Amino acid sequence: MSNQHPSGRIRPARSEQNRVAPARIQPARRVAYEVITAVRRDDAYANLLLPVKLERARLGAQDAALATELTYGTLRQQGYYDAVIELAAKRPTSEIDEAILDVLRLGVHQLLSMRVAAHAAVDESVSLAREVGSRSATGFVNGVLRTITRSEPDEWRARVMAAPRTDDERLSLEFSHPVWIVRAFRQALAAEGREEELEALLEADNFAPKVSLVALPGIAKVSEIRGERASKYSPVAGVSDGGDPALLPAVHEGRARVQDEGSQLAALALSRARPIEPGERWLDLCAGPGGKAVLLAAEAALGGVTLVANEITPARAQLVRNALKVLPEPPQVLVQDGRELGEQLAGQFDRILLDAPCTGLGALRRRPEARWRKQPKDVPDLSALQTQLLEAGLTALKPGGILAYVTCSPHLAETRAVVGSVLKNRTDVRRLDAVEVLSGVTKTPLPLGDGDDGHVQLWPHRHGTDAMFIALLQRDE
Ligand SMILES: C[S@@+](CC[C@H](N)C(=O)[O-])C[C@H]1O[C@@H](n2cnc3c(N)ncnc32)[C@H](O)[C@@H]1O
Repeated sequence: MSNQHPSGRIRPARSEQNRVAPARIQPARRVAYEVITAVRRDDAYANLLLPVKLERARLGAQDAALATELTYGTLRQQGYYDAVIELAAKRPTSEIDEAILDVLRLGVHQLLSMRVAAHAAVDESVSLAREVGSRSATGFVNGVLRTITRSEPDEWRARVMAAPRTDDERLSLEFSHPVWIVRAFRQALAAEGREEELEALLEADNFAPKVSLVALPGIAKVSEIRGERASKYSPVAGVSDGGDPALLPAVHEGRARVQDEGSQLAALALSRARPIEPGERWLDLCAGPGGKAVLLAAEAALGGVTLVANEITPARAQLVRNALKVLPEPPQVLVQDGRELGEQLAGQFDRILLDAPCTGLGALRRRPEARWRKQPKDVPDLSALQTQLLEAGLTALKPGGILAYVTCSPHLAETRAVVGSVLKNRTDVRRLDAVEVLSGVTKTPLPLGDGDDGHVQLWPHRHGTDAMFIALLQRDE
């Protein structure tokens, strides 16, 4: 029988007529999938790639918010979702094609953590699988996701938790953090007698932080950036009320910037550690991309201080220069290995910021994939580099000068251990009480743990900041 339609067009065969048209993939889901795949395949950074993709796809505000939630939520919860997928697929994720695993993770996020209708999540996932995988992959994705829809999110959680595990393994799955990071956080909290806060910390890491802004002293007023909520601690901060900060004139002009309150406090702990003497010389030893350098530079300009910024990576040094342009007299930017600057500039600086390269475990809220990318083997190399940079920084201090050692990681091997090991060999350096210094800086007292060494450890769950570590060290007169 001919398929010729009276209109002259070829009529589709019956089996084709009955086939359900593939679900159209919503642009927001496509963007999320592309970012998740690029993170896995190309080591892309979601926080850098997503805005580019959103711009290109010309998504409206609502779709952009959806794409962001899909991307960030899927990447953060990857560890937990993989455990669910393994149960539903009855095979380890290592045996699933990686492109299809991305499709499944994105689908599971919609089914277990968002209010997306099950049929929409499944159908669009199947369509995605059809695009990126083989014919059999569509059936597999359909089967696994439909299995997941048959139980409530709480039932899946109970099933995943049912296998006997150590406490850290349980927390690792429940809050989707690698076990070694759970362990590192436990140890850091225990060091200040607050181990019972571990779950709260892990939970805080799974939420996007509020957007904090800094009004650069002398060139912007806090009233220009104040959102609906006032900042709690930093005297130069404002909290965005959810709109695009770039629309604020002060931000547009570079006089105010997006900056975590913890980073602000780290810079202010140094600049406000004691009254500024005009003519002081300050150094930011590891300045890229320049967030703290520009706050220090603003403080320095008010106090008649000369600031020098240094950064080893030329491209990041350029970012520092760009950030500093907002100042009437931008500080000099060096491009050198900070480890060599100690001897070259020995005894020249009154204050030094060493915001050391680190694992960044304190900023997992902002970089959703970072927890899976960092490896425990990164830590010893970083500790060694941090130790060398700290030794160099102390050498560059004038007698009586102050150095702030800062990390955006609470890992003890990067914080207290580095400071402790360097101080063991330096009889001419003593710890200053950073807790007391910051109590004179913050608008309200910082609730801090019981560490008895005067160092400050900030936490997302307790302070709403990144987990910045701040130690102040002073060279003897
Ligand atoms: C934690 S980041 C600094 C962040 C910066 N203070 C800010 O607030 O924007 C550490 C920086 O140190 C740089 N760095 C790494 N090794 C270095 C070295 N040996 N000497 C100088 N800078 C180094 C990295 O390229 C990175 O830009």
